[in-house]
Amino acid sequence: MKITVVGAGAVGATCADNIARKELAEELILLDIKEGFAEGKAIDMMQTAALLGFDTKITGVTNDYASTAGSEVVVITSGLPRKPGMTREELIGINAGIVKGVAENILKHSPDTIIIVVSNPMDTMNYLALKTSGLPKNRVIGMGGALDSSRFKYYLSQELGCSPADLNAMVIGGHGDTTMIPLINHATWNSIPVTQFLSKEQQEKVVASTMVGGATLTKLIGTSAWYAPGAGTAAMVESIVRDQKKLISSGVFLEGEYGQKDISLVVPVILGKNGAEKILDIKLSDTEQATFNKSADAVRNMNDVLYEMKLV
Ligand SMILES: NC(=O)C1=CN([C@@H]2O[C@H](COP(=O)(O)OP(=O)(O)OC[C@H]3O[C@@H](n4cnc5c(N)ncnc54)[C@H](O)[C@@H]3O)[C@@H](O)[C@H]2O)C=CC1
Ligand SMILES: O=C([O-])CC(=O)C(=O)O
Repeated sequence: MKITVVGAGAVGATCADNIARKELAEELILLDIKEGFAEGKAIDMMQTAALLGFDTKITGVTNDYASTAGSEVVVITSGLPRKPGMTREELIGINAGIVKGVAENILKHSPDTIIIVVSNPMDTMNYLALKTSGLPKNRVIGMGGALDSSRFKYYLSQELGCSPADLNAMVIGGHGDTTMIPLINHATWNSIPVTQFLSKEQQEKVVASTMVGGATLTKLIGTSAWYAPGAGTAAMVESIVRDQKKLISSGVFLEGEYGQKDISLVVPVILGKNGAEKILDIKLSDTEQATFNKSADAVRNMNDVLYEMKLV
């Protein structure tokens, strides 16, 4: 198994670190545009191999796409992160050109790969990668739901005083401060609805905290988060390369599911060796569906910018 991570920054390096520790690949290429940066990070990680006991061989390269040839999975994290006070959407001007160029280069050397898009604004960047690559829709998947659902479980666990591992909870919609939809009415604590334990006020607090989870960390750290994003991406990679068939909310191209077409949004997806193998079109309440439609409108407005920029 060969995996490439593009972007050796905070998220890319953390993702690579998780992939190596879990030994999800024999060969892992870390690629960055900054001279020597990926090489340095790769050597630093390889110098943990003796301590951590993994056999994954990590190689860092500067913009050398030939060395990514034959990658079965490629994670795209290249692009600017936001600063405090910014939205993810404000990154489109710079990141769209980066993601398009990276997707084109990757495809030249790994024409049958599975791409996981992390760069923001993720829903629109995933749409762009799909349109640019021409890969079938099961092979271009956005990372957002894995992270947002884990954050949702964190905030629920804080309110319930329980282990996050005992919770089942999912976020769908867009990966934006106002577009994500934590499905509080579907969340359970060891199969018991969490709504039985939390007041309306507590539920609203958890949902609101989850939605601005990324912005909260950006304000605290000065740039956006990387531990949970890196772990969320690696969890998706693991389900694919080990064919685990895990149900992970992920960004996928919709063709009628949830009443939406020609758009990438986060919905429950089974991830296995063929990538996004099945979209679960679960029944939403009228309110949830209306919120989903509003998120779709907002993401579609961002996708229109790609057309204005003549990138699709
Ligand atoms: N979808 C999600 O849930 C999340 C998305 N993100 C997004 O991921 C992206 C990366 O975030 P960080 O790692 O924190 O940023 P970072 O600045 O630490 O790393 C980005 C890296 O991309 C590299 N890069 C830029 N242009 C490139 C190109 N053309 N080819 C190869 N490498 C290139 C830079 O040199 C840099 O090392 C941002 O857009 C951020 O908003 C971050 C966290 C979660
Ligand atoms: O907040 C950001 O800009 C980065 C991100 O997508 C997240 O951590 O959810």
